[in-house]
Amino acid sequence: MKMRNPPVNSLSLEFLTELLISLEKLESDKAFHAIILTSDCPGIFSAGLDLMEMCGRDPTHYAEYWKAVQELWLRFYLSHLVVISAINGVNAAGGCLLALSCDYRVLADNPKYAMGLNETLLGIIAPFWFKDTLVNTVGHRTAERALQLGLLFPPAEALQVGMVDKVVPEDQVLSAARSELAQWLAIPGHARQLTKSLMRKPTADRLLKERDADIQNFVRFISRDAIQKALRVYLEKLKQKKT
Ligand SMILES: CC/C=C\C/C=C\C/C=C\CC/C=C/CC(=O)SCCNC(=O)CCNC(=O)[C@H](O)C(C)(C)COP(=O)(O)OP(=O)(O)OC[C@H]1O[C@@H](n2cnc3c(N)ncnc32)[C@H](O)[C@@H]1OP(=O)(O)O
Repeated sequence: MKMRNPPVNSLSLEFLTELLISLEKLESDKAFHAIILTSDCPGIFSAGLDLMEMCGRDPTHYAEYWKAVQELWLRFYLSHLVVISAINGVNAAGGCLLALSCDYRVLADNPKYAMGLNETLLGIIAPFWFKDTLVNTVGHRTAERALQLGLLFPPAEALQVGMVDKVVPEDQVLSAARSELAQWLAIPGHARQLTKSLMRKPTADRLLKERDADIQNFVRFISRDAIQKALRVYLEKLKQKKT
């Protein structure tokens, strides 16, 4: 699955919906057993959630958007397919969440390709299920520091803290993901799937039990004047970077 939403693969409502539909199609076709998730945007895996979906819109839109974000995470996190990410670019916040929801992560060895949950740098907060997904991957202490400081880890550090499983030269990221896949596909499918569910269901259930409350929290939080202002300032900084 090659993500293509130029220029930065931001996860707009439309793009989230496309990803969901693609995932559902693959999951319902018995011929498919695995996905390699990668990017078609040079140097960028994903810039995360689309800030334009969270800025200057109305509460109904925020609620619709957040429901789609939740849905994408739940579907990827619990997918019965083997999902491996071949991370071939910088990978921020919501994009990093997507990679953390995969079964295995290969990152291209380029110092520009940092990844992490950098929400605090924008003046926002990583929701509890983003946090849980990170804790499940790197452990509590590393996650606590990474989340508070909004750290984006370059490849060597991402590997060292366990945010990714392998770092390889850029031109080998897809072939390394394919080689890894062979090991996962050699395991009897039902045993692997049940084990995945055993490991992940408690985390997913936390959100499933509080889905509506989580949407309401998001809408309340994102609608605050101070948060809207912080997002506008951040977007402005991104634009000014060019001049
Ligand atoms: C008490 C609390 C209770 C409850 C709390 C409940 C909920 C919590 C609340 C909120 C949680 C919300 C969670 C959000 C998670 C996210 O994913 S936020 C997004 C974080 N992403 C980033 O910080 C990345 C930002 N982008 C960049 O750093 C760079 O763009 C990047 C390094 C990816 C690429 O750099 P470069 O190649 O130089 O490209 P440009 O920077 O020039 O960008 C090109 C154009 O794209 C626009 N853009 C970039 N990122 C985004 C984005 N995420 N969304 C929308 N648009 C983006 C950028 O502005 C440029 O636009 P232009 O061409 O100037 O029009």
